[in-house]
Amino acid sequence: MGFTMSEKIMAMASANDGINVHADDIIWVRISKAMMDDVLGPRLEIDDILTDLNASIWDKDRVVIISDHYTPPANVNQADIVKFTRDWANTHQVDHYYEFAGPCHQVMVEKGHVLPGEIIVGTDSHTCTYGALAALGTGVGSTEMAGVLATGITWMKVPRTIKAQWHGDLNAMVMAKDISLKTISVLGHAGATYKTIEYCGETIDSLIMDERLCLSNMAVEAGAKAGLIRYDAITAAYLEKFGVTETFEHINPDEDANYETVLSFDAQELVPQVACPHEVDNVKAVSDVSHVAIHQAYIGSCTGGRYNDLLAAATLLEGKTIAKGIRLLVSPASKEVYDRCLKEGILTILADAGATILASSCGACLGIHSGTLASGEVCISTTNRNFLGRMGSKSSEVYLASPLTVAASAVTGYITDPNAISGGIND
Ligand SMILES: CC(C)[C@H](C(=O)O)[C@@H](O)C(=O)O
Ligand code: SF4
Repeated sequence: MGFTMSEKIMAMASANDGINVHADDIIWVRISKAMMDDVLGPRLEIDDILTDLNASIWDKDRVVIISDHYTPPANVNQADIVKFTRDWANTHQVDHYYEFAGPCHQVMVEKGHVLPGEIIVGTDSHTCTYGALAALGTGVGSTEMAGVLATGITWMKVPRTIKAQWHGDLNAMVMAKDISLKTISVLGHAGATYKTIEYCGETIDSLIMDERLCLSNMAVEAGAKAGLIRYDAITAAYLEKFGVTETFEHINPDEDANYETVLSFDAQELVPQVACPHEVDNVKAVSDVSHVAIHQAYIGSCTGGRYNDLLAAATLLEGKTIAKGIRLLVSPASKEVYDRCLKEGILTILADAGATILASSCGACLGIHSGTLASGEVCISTTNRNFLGRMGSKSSEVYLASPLTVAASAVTGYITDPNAISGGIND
């Protein structure tokens, strides 16, 4: 019997130095990188625990701290948290500190902090994003993080794996977000709890890295520990800019690996999807909810604010104007994405269509600043969560969709299938 990606990666990182490990084994693993954000990072128990233990950071070069949720701060409390985080990084000589760089997961990948085969823990549930680069990223709580900071190791149960294979070419106006929502609708929001989802098949093989990152990012919305995509030429090309020449085929799954479940999807049957309030697995075809009027459309976050997302939206919106009374907010997923889109005129196209361009931040995604929803308002968003009150008032509603669907909806003021908008990217 062969091995899944999780089994291979965890065997390499295991304290027993590469002996075989199997799903359900509980093992000690060496951590390659530890990422902390400003919400659950140093400001919580971490500082106290390290002080109590009289411990210092096991390897400062492997620690990355990113202030992203509370930047730019909306009030004194948020400003104080960012200040604490910045000062802590300084005092503990953590050089990999970022602020105003964008949501942590995009920053991690685009600054070269993620390599295939690594085990990366982060104080944020969407740390599973790194699975797009064939790294086993997973979220941990602050107490667990304190242990990792002190020792560089942690214990984990080796996850069982669900293989989600997608075959065939995607239809026009269908994106990775639609693949993700469809898969989660089948699994259910807890269907992959403590499991790995391995996305594979020729549909996934042909996705560019921005799209793969969206897919892995959302794995935790089915409860998954990790959302892995095999290492291939697209991964290698992405890593080239960081000077990575090593190859990582050895962490790809064996043909005869032991999967708990195998799901098979036909990409040709996939139409634009939307997750309706208030669960990510409450998924319908966009055309089934086209009567729903919106107040706000949001393109941003570590899920749907990457270069390709803004490009897709701009291509659809070029020469068009958003509906009267609708707010279209765009927060590029990082400063790097912002700068590239600025340079290439993508932000101008979006702004000309009526979009307001915001700083690269988590703000609106979790309703803490820069786009918070009022009572009774409806938002369609490229983000990853539509829980009750997620983006603001408890009486607001969030629909999750691809950037193309969000852009199309901004044009009409109703949830709209991008295929219904002329001048779309495949015209
Ligand atoms: C606030 C933070 C800890 C949280 C997470 O863990 O994911 C946030 O980023 C989110 O998306 O809900
Ligand atoms: S952008 Fe949204 S999902 Fe991503 S880390 Fe920030 S709050 Fe969480």
